[in-house]
Amino acid sequence: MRARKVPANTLADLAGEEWVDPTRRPYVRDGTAWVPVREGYPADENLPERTRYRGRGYHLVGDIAILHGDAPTKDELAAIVEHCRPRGVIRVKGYTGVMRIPDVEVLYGTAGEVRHREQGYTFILDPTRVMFAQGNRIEKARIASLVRPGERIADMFAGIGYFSIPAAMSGAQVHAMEINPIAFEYLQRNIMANNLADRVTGVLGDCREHLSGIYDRILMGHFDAPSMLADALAHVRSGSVLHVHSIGNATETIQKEVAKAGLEAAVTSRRVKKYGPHAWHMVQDVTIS
Ligand SMILES: C[S@@+](CC[C@H](N)C(=O)[O-])C[C@H]1O[C@@H](n2cnc3c(N)ncnc32)[C@H](O)[C@@H]1O
Repeated sequence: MRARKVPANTLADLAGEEWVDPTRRPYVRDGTAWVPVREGYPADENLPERTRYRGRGYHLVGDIAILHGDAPTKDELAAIVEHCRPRGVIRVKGYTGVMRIPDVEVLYGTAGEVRHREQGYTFILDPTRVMFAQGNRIEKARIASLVRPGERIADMFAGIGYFSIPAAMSGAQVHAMEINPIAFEYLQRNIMANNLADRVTGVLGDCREHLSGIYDRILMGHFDAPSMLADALAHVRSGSVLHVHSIGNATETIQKEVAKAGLEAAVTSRRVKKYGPHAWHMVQDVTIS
């Protein structure tokens, strides 16, 4: 593929440039993008054609490939290494406890801290120590698009800043709460890495003890969120929106909690991603009337 090498963060500005071949996707790695060039325009490099990957699914976080589910076969692992040439390949066997600590097996190379770029945000994290939900990419982008500048947002389960960083980048003032000291340290580093110190206030501790004042939007990115709704509902006004994550549709439970709090709300439920053979990770948008 004939390509021009550019900083990855300039990719969005190149859409529509005459020399860009829109029929092919750029190849992005470590902050650099190789953009396919149309016939007749000069290129910086001639990259070998990439064969189409049809192997076992994985997520690349920084330079570590992450697998979920069953252990891969030797051939599946070799194909992943050949395809993305990662520093390491890990398998997340599951997550334990309320802090969702990953139970991880290193299958190839080395693992550890990475600097992951996604949708223009920087996330520093160690995927062997804290959760990073790649399957929530669309939900992150959706939240970023809903947020209006100046909104006051509570992120009750901030993790390393998966939602806090995009929301703050969209102009919100975010109160980000996280109970796990390791995830909290990464949250603090990600606030700095994205230059958002004036928009995100991180707090280490149980969100139920730190919610304060009235919020325009409350992010509840934890499967136990429905059980903590009463705490959140003490900090809303008419027009506030809560994004309540759950396994399966939680509309009925949410409506009951809203009524118990003496409020009324419109609830819409949407799928985030598949969670096991018969279950879905859902998010409910709860708009207080
Ligand atoms: C499933 S992770 C989700 C992180 C992020 N919101 C996302 O969707 O990718 C949940 C996070 O909530 C944190 N957490 C759990 N219970 C909490 C509580 N009561 N107060 C604050 N944080 C909590 C965990 O430590 C974990 O980092």
